Amino acid sequence: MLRIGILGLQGSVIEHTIMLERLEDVEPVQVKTRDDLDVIDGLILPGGESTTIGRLITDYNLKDKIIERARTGMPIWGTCAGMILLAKHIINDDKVHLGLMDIYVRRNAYGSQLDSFKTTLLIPVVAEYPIPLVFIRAPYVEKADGDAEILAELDDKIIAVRQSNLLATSFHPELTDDLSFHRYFANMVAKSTI
Ligand SMILES: NC(=O)CC[C@H](N)C(=O)O
Repeated sequence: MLRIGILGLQGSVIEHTIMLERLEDVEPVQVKTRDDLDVIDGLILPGGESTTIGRLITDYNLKDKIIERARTGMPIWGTCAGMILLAKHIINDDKVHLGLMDIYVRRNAYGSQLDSFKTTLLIPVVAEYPIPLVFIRAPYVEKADGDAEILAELDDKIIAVRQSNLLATSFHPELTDDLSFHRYFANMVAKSTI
């Protein structure tokens, strides 16, 4: 059984938990303490408000331990605000949170809440059919450096990136019915435990 944590401080925690419950061989674990970080094989940083989640990661004394687990190979997936938390560079903000991925992220890149939208896109590494994508005050990636690999682009904007054990998506698979991205991440976690 793979134990996949969801950082449970703010944001779409329940939605990710429900998606992971639908996968066989995965047990979702909500993560709030340093001890919780010891019992998981992978971690999801949910969408929400990156400034708030970033501050809570520090307040709950989780930051150095998340960074250490990432550096020793534990898969981490950030969705939306989670992508911002993973980035080494935030173009329109001074703050860097976990600073783990070689990506340059623009916050609220599609405009205000009113500019939130849904679409579908074929992302061949993830599914053989176009999957639904939900963007809510979403960031996108302006540049991916080093060995960061672009998984998906929409209208010439980078919206999904993988760098070794780290995965970042601008959109929210947990707010759709489609399990492809959760399955893709669970496979990353399964491979890292072999
Ligand atoms: N849906 C989301 O996670 C939005 C992210 C939010 N705009 C931020 O900058 O933190």
